[in-house]
Amino acid sequence: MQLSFHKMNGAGNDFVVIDNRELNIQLNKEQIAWLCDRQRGIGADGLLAVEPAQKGANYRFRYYNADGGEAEMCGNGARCFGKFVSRLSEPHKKMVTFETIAGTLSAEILGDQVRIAMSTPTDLVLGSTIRVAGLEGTVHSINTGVPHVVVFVDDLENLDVVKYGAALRYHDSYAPAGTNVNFAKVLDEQHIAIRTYERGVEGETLACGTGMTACALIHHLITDAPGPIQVNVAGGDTLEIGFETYESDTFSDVTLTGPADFVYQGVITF
Ligand SMILES: N[C@H](CCC[C@H](N)C(=O)O)C(=O)O
Repeated sequence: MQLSFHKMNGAGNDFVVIDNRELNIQLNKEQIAWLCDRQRGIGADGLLAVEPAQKGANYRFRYYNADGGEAEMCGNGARCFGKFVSRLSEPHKKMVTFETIAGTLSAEILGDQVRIAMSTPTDLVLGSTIRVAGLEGTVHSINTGVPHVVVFVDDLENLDVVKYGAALRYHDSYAPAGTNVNFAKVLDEQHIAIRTYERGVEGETLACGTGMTACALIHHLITDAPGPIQVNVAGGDTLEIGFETYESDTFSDVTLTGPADFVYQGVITF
């Protein structure tokens, strides 16, 4: 098979992008995992596939983690997907819509930044006590398109994200689907820093869009900080989470704004 692809980067979360609008590309889990393998393949945190829409949006966005498994959505991937498909038409679209397992989303192209209108968060649980890897602590969880656990810590820089992230990711409380795990530090009222252990990558990534969204929304619920919230991610970028709230813990108009960059285009034969 000869496969044309683009490599894109969303704040350090990197992706292989394939245009499968003709539905002529059939990849199995092992092949996707190989394409994402950083030693043996192209190397990426995940693979984005453009497919024809089924429910009236412009496109369908299918997301696969580095282990080859399909996930409901990817926030950084959605920004890259939006920028990629905006260029499939002339003139380039400024706004595109795409269907995901987590719902139909829209991407607004703002120069080198892209703003995603995220799905409405669900499954919020604040303030659970959990014991992992010999430690007991308070965790929060929410689904921002995919499941996330959020733990607020003081020493983010020296934290063993893989040890504690994997322990929570595989904890019985989140079985069988598992969860992504985010460690967040409050910098000031509208500014946090996070590090993320990602399900399906099974390691720390340089950024996680749905994860930073989860951390920002839970930060608001705990501190009543107004939006937008600025989020520093491990890769060095700062992204913005916007939202409206009404009643106690109900959100609307959740947005994720940040960079989405083309890195290179290639052809791989296998
Ligand atoms: N690893 C996640 C999907 C990708 C999320 C992340 N890359 C993002 O930017 O939202 C999961 O299996 O739920």
